[in-house]
Amino acid sequence: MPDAFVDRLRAIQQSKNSAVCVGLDPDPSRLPSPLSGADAPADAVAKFCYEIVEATAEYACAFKLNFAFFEALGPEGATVLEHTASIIPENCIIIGDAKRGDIGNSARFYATAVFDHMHCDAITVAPYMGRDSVTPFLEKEDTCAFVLARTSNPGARDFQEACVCDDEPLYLRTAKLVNEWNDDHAGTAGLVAGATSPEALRELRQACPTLPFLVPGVGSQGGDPTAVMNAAATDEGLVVVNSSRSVIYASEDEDYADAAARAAKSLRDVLNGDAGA
Ligand SMILES: O=c1ccn([C@@H]2O[C@H](COP(=O)(O)O)[C@@H](O)[C@H]2O)c(=O)[nH]1
Repeated sequence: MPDAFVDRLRAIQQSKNSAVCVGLDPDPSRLPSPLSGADAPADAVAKFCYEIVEATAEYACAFKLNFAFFEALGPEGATVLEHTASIIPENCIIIGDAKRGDIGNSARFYATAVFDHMHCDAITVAPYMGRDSVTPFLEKEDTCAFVLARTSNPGARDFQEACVCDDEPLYLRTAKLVNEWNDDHAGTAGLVAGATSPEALRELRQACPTLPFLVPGVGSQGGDPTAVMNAAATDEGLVVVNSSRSVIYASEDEDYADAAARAAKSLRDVLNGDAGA
């Protein structure tokens, strides 16, 4: 029987001493100089992702592939995405940042695509359509659905902070429901909670002590990694802290892979409280 997702994540984090997730958001217009201006952007993106994975895997417990950047490459994008997922080492979790959300019958097919064909260990899911739209992503015990609770972007305030009942914001109501679904599905759910609101992170951790959190929003979006760890990392409650642009575009020049490695290592050290040591 395969290991439960959360057990595998915990073992990887412990063995690598890292909560870092490197976000692969490959934008052809931002590729470093040795790869820019290529006639075949899909090939350049594939090489870029390969070099970044090779250079940073030592410092990361996970990679997050944002599907938008691969889909925008056109028909070759799916091949580049699958190939990139296939070169990620065994001792890293693969998160498909696909933000799926549809009626249950359609969601089943999204789940098959992401878990069985794209070889992801986890996916991001938008919960707006409710329980039946999320359930198909909770059914494999070695995978995880990270459900959007309180996102990192300014627009998070539009709906997620609105009070729905008993003065409770929607993000907290969402998290409590996801906690129940998690209990019904042998622990295959997690939450997306942005680094830009440590207050929300703290509340979410209180409401959901054991759910793993995927935390984007450090680096380019300005969230404070130390505040994230203080608010949400506990012995029981794992956090996976994503940084995309500030790692993968750490240099525009020939040294881009080394620069990415340095950025990932530096984030790992800050998260571990080892910065400057
Ligand atoms: O609340 C959310 C959910 C997802 N994201 C995604 O994470 C990365 C962040 O990129 P940075 O370059 O580190 O800012 C990106 O793929 C977003 O689509 C998020 O930022 N916030």
